[in-house]
Amino acid sequence: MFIVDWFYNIFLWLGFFKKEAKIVIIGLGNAGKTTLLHLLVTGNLKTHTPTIRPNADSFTFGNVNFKAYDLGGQNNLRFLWKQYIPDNKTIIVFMVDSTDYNSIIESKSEIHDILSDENLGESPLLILGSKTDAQAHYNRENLIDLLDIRRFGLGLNRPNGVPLDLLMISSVNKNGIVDMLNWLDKCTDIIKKN
Ligand SMILES: Nc1nc2c(ncn2[C@@H]2O[C@H](COP(=O)(O)OP(=O)(O)OP(=O)(O)O)[C@@H](O)[C@H]2O)c(=O)[nH]1
Ligand SMILES: [Mg+2]
Repeated sequence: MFIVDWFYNIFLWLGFFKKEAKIVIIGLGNAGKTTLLHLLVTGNLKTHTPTIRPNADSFTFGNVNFKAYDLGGQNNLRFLWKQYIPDNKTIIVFMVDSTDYNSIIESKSEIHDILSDENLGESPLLILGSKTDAQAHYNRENLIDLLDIRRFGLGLNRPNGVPLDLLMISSVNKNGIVDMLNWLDKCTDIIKKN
């Protein structure tokens, strides 16, 4: 097995083939999910109408091909979230509008539901605090406290093997986007090993 892994990694490094990863972007309405996916796919910003039907798209970062699903965040569409997360090889990206207190508090309950769910709780979860370009936004530490997730322990290498983290991003000025992609890349390696 070691020798197989060794050859696999050498071929990856040489760029002969790419890693595959699936991510599902969820979160309340207006969090910035579609704006982010469109930016990752095209490199451009665009205004979007609220998502009703899920968007599927792909983008590449380094040697990872990401297949991404962007789901609507309005209340009556949230039942779809679970259907798009079939197994613990899917990375859940949960976006939270870091400028909107009420939406942060509502997100807290959705995030705790995911973490305590028998199946979803086994999937890697990256929470993104969005819109950091806006002058009035909660910073990472505030958001961790408001969402009450500090007690779960954050990081890629948690004792239970399931990555959980919170990163801050802005699609408008692109702050945090590369850190987010690096996190997803490392997470893909962890999923592969598990
Ligand atoms: N300031 C700022 N606004 C943003 C950013 N990203 C998105 N927005 C704005 O947030 C609003 C909602 O963006 P969407 O991407 O449509 O949000 P969504 O999460 O897909 O919403 P639903 O499809 O309804 O679930 C739009 O007015 C965007 O222009 C950002 O990084 N900074
Ligand atoms: Mg949308």
